[in-house]
Amino acid sequence: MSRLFRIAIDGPAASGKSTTAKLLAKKLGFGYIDSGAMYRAVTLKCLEKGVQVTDTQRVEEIVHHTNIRFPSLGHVELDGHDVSTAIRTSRIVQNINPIASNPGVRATLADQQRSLARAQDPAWPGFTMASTQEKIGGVVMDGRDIGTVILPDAELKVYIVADARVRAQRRFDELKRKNALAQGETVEAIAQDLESRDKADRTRKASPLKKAEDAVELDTSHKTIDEQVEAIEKMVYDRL
Ligand SMILES: Nc1ncnc2c1ncn2[C@@H]1O[C@H](COP(=O)(O)OP(=O)(O)O)[C@@H](O)[C@H]1O
Ligand SMILES: Nc1ccn([C@H]2C[C@H](O)[C@@H](COP(=O)(O)OP(=O)(O)O)O2)c(=O)n1
Repeated sequence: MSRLFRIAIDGPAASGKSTTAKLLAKKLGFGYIDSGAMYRAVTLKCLEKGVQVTDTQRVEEIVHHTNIRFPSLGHVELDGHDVSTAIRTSRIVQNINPIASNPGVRATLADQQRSLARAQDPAWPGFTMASTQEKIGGVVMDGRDIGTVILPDAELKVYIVADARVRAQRRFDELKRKNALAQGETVEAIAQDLESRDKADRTRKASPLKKAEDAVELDTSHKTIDEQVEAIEKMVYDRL
């Protein structure tokens, strides 16, 4: 018999969601769906097409004719092109709020996210429980509204947080490592971006960022990446 186990990971910007989700999916043989990458990809498409991100109707039309895929762990395809690196720049996040607060965009991406979570991809073999020989398959999806709106009946919900300063430094180091820092961009500027984005994400009308009532909170400020992955892995086995 095969059981479906869906893990919803939410939390503020740069708290460690996607790093944790990706490694966890790899360990469990689950699929990984990066919902933030979908909002980033739509933002990239609008910027490339010269469409104002605030032009609600035009953006809604665009999202209807957009194909976003995750061909392999950590890779994102926008209309057949690899945009895994292009969506990670500061220019994208500086323009993303109007896209993320557009209810039409959210409704279309929500449908796509739910159908991705239902897919039975052979690349997601899952694992077999040693004690019962039961086969467990599933997905890890991260974002802002996964536990509250997209998968409200997920088998496990985790809300990841970390100190603001720690998050800003980690994001700065990441952009530097990827050679994606904008000219003169500082840790302070990144801290400001994270703060204003979190505020916008928490206060928007459509699917705001909030901890689901039944989510487990995990603070990664003083944890290593391995520790935070193991902490969630243990929650999965405990639930099973
Ligand atoms: N425990 C940790 N220790 C050090 N760096 C971390 C830790 N967790 C995440 N990071 C790093 O912090 C940055 C932001 O993490 P990320 O997973 O992208 O966050 P989110 O998906 O929540 O925005 C990444 O560069 C990641 O490698
Ligand atoms: N489920 C989601 C995922 C992301 N978003 C929006 C809100 C975020 O500010 C942006 C970018 O999300 P992403 O997780 O890629 O960004 P960070 O890595 O956390 O900085 O997209 C959303 O509104 N809903």
